Amino acid sequence: MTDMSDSSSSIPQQTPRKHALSSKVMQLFRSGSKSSRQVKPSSNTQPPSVNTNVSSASKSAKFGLHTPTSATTRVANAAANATANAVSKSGIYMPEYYQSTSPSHSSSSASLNNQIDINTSKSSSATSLTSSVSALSLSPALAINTSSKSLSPKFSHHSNSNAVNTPAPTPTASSINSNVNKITNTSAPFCGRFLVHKDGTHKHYLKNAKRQEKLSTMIKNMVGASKLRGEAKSAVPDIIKDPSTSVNSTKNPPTLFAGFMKQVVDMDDKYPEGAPISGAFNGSEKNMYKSGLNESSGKVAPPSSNNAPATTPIKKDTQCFAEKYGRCQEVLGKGAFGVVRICQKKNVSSQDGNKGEKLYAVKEFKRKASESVEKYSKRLTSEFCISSSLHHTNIVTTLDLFQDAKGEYCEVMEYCAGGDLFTLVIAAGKLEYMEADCFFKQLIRGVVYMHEMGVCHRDLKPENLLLTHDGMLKITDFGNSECFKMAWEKNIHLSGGVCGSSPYIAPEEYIKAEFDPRPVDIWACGVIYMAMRTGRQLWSSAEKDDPFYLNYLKGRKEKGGYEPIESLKRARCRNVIYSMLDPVPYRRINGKQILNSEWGREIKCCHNGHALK
Ligand SMILES: Nc1ncnc2c1ncn2[C@@H]1O[C@H](COP(=O)(O)OP(=O)(O)OP(=O)(O)O)[C@@H](O)[C@H]1O
Repeated sequence: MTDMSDSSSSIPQQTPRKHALSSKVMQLFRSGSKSSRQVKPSSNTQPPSVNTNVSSASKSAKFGLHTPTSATTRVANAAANATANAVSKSGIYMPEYYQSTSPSHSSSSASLNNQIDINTSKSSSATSLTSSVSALSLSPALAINTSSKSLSPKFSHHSNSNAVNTPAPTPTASSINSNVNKITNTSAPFCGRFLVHKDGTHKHYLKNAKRQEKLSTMIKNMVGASKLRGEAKSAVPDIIKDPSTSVNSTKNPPTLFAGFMKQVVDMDDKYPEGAPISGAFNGSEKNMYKSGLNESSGKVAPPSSNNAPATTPIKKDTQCFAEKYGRCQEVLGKGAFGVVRICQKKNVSSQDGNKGEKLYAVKEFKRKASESVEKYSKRLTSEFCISSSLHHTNIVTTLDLFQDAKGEYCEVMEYCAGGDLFTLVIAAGKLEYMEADCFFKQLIRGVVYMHEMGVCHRDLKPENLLLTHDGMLKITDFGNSECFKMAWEKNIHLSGGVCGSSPYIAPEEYIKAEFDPRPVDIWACGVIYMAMRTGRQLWSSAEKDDPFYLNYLKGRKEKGGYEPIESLKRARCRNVIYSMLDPVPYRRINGKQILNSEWGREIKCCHNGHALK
């Protein structure tokens, strides 16, 4: 467990960020190999007795999950019989986690923002890296400025006007600190991006949609610096190979950060100029369906999916694009198939009659040299046709499809100023439960809507979850999505083939020729929740040759459970997670059951998710 007093004292000042970062990074590399060798693997510290706050009924419910038939039913029943016992007399919800004042709780709470659990040690390299990455998050001083910036008219139009937000007083420095201190039970203010009010409601203050760019640039600079220095080239691999972070480690599954770092390093070697980056560990490969699979399963493709992309009404006129969406500017992030840029349109009339700027995100769809026209067409169709037909507050709004001057297809989307969840988790180390729960509930609402519309995503991962500055989560990247049921159909069409990013792929994809795609999305959501809470992947892939997955299967049948999931302190939450990660797909809990579960119902979510049309 990282000593949080170290982390807190190492929170860097925001300016001048570049120099602060480079010096930290250089510091890291000066001590790189040496300190990484000194690092002790993290002791598998168990959280404070998880059962101390759990009633015997909850305990038995937990262990009941390991029996084959009871998991989903039990959670569903629990949902139906849910009582209001989580609400105190005063009407303020007080989850058991916050009621505890054990020292371990506070130290884990103290990791709210500024820790990155790369080595789980106090080594200087770990601390330096922590500081470097924390610089991408929010220092308390910056957070206060950010709060006011986030609320400025410049960004206000990004909030969804249909969303019902909990009214919150304008935060001040002292209110932020005191509220954060209330949560973290520590004298050091850590978190400016998540504020809990006395009535139990909360508000997010996110910024920095370019976090992905900054993180990858930081890592590239580290690698570049090491190459220049000619001595530290091995330092990054050493960090990655560190016993506590390595994919080969039997102690802990890989961190999200280690996976991201490996991707950046690999990609930077392969494509020195502007490599496409996907943050998923082992997940850069997107396995598209073989065309035969869909035909053989009799799957009904979404309307126009057989048409070449060129049949979609495309505006080729770049001036028309600029008139509509403004000029394309900086790169927001990179995906496997191209970059995403921000576009700024000036003089847009807002609802209050004032004129301001409007920002859009424009995503390139490059066709890979190895990609057939058919595959490209399928990807483009899925991404544009499916996403533009979904209208929900928790799904990114797709506005348009254009061809740029080079003939490349580009999708115009709403801009999400909070960046993606993946880089938020990396920058934060891990998320505390209130923040993670809020994102989780929004994710499930988006998934429930999607499934009701007959669409499954099939590539859910933190990289594909975007955030607005006020913490609204939006599912994006429908390149692998499928329409499993048309409105007029009674039965669903099964899916086939393995696709997505390996840590999030459900086990049935590897072993079954055909499967219901909905439980596949639910599985991914379970892994995403664990990634948010622990900053780690649960396993590299849910296959029997993965030691972590094997441990999980074993843990499910045993009293002790699986350690990362057991580290969640609330039995209600653990039960749902075990039910989402049921290896048997038909037993897996569904999205509605999650929302109706005791845990799902008690999650305080700051946005009311709903369909938009
Ligand atoms: N609408 C948006 N608003 C703000 N940032 C965005 C938006 N869309 C994408 N981004 C940024 O660009 C990055 C790349 O997005 P993209 O969807 O292309 O790739 P990905 O999902 O990370 O990877 P892949 O396509 O390989 O799965 C995201 O991680 C995010 O940081």
